[in-house]
Amino acid sequence: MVRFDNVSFQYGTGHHVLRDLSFHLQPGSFHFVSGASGAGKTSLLQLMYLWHKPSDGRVSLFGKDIAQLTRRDKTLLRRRIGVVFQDFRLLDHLTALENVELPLRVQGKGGTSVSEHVAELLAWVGLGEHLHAYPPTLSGGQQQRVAIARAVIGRPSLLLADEPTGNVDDRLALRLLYLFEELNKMGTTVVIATHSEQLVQRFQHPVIRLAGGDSAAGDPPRQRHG
Ligand SMILES: Nc1ncnc2c1ncn2[C@@H]1O[C@H](COP(=O)(O)OP(=O)(O)OP(=O)(O)O)[C@@H](O)[C@H]1O
Repeated sequence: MVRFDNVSFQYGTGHHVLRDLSFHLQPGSFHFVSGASGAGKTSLLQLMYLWHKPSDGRVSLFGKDIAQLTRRDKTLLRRRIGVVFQDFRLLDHLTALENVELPLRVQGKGGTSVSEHVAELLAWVGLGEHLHAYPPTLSGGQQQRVAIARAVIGRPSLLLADEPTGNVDDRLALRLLYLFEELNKMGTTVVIATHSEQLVQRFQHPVIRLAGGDSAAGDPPRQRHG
């Protein structure tokens, strides 16, 4: 599903954010990515979402070397990936419900049953009272949960989520993790970047531990992978 072979990455001529990183995420697996602020978690997820190319080494996604992909290939692959990045990218002129429905509408699905399903999901993430709210009227944490619902609604092959529990209390964080586990049970490969050692310990999924590229010179990134 996702394979990194001796991947290094730097922005321009800057320091190495990731250095000589290798792992293989099997289809249907669930991994956490952990590491201190600045260790490269977001950059790693962005590589998986085809925003960057590695400076060295090889990243393969769905069995394809990302350096070889055309723009059209990338668009097609991205349709199979659900993402929650830290800038939620919601459409401000659509309600929470409409934002989450959008990926399904793009797939030609719509109607009352779809709206009911979306409303149920939004209620599960604690937004049952805000179905018809527009993103600018929601808090950061609420907007993030709309983005999470939008990322999971279409049951993507791969889900990438960057600090998805960063803005919520412990109870909601657990609910969101249960949601990701349900999705994973239905076959989605899940990759969650988190600062929270508590969540990592509680859920017992394998962890890719980033120590930071150059900041960890001489100390290769520790990782467990399945
Ligand atoms: N667009 C960019 N251009 C240049 N350097 C960048 C860019 N984005 C991130 N960096 C640098 O890359 C390093 C890793 O950043 P990244 O955001 O991937 O880490 P992170 O582990 O996700 O951090 P955080 O937990 O604070 O979000 C940092 O030193 C950061 O300053």
